[in-house]
Amino acid sequence: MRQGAGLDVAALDRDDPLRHKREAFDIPDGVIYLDGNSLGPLPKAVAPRIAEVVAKEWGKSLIRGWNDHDWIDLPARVGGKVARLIGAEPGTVVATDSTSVNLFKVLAAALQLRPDRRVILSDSGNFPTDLYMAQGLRDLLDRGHELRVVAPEDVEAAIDETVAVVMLTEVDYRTGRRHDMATLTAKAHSAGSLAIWDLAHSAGALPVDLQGAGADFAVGCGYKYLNGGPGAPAFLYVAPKHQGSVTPPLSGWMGHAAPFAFDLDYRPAAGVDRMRVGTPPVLSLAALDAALDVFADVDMEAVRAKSISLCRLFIAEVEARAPDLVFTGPHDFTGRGSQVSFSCAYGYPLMQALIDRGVIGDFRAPDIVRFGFTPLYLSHADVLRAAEILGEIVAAKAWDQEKYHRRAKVT
Ligand SMILES: Cc1ncc(COP(=O)(O)O)c(C=O)c1O
Ligand SMILES: Nc1c(O)cccc1C(=O)C[C@H](N)C(=O)O
Repeated sequence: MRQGAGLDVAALDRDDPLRHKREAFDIPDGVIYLDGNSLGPLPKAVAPRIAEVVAKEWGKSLIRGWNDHDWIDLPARVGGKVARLIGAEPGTVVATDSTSVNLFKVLAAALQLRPDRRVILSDSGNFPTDLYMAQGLRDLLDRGHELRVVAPEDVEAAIDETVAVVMLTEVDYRTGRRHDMATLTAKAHSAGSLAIWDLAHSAGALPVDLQGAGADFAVGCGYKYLNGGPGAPAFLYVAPKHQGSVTPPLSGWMGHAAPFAFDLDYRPAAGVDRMRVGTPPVLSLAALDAALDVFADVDMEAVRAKSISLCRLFIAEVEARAPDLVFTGPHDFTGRGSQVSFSCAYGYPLMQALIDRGVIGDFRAPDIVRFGFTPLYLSHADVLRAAEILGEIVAAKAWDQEKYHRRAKVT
């Protein structure tokens, strides 16, 4: 019996209701993949789907594919599959553009719904692109908006009647800290503000209930826990109550009420479709569509339970084996997402040494080693083995080699 943190790892894996899901993924032999929070691995269904769309749909149907294969409505169909995972009402999600661009769109739309207010409230744990997009929009609007960035724990107290929009990422990409979406959204509404949630590190990782929380807008990535592939289309949510009133800031023809009427004037489509902009990337959407099918029979509560079990095991094992690594973020799992980070002075070379031994996580400046836990393809045995390898590298100082210090362009 392999023991990890006093647990019977084999029994945990034997009783795991999600264990069969690993077969849905192509993960190279010898790899323990702990970076699905940055780029999900390849679902086996994706390559044949892409091959079919290329050869049969594009190859044979040519331009007729837009109708014959209903390519034109792929953003809504794929969005519908995402909706189930994030507790969104039917017809409220589209798969389109990138998360950065979608954030710009929903932020601009939200600010227009609060024309008398000037503050965009966010926190210092937000992913930089969200803050950058808000800065760009603020400067473009040139109407005296302020981006107010507070510490994550100060967000609730900072929501007041000056705030137009509370713009937050639910799970912090570095610490794994998770905001209480329902509480903060309710606070925003009681102050007359709107709430935008970035679900990049939530969608597919844990149960999300946008409808229950009353969120106004949400965005998120298709390439992380949803496994849609590098640069996969992102998603965008607009709550039903705003769908008739939002003005899309990027008024492209695919968000027009009648794109093929070729009117000279813009008229927004009904519903969330108005947040579309240009021609959908059919091949990328097909990949994301196939990847989402892996979730069709998955209970997100089971994903959450296993994620917590995997994270707990890893934290305990790393803390026991590598005292130089300092766990970051809250210990209480109600306030955590599905990734675990440690700060470590030699975090960068340590991560390269781990990757060399097949344990793939990532490094976030200045000193964070980060590991994502994706219950669909990871076992407790994988997690224990990853911690063992980490312990061996630390004990032998195997990270202290010139090759591991060389910085890559993309980390
Ligand atoms: C919270 C968050 N938002 C947005 C992004 C990225 O958005 P994009 O896909 O536009 O690069 C990331 C990661 O890259 C992220 O972690
Ligand atoms: N989007 C990425 C990319 O194009 C290259 C490398 C990493 C990424 C990421 O997604 C980073 C990620 N958002 C993070 O949490 O750090």
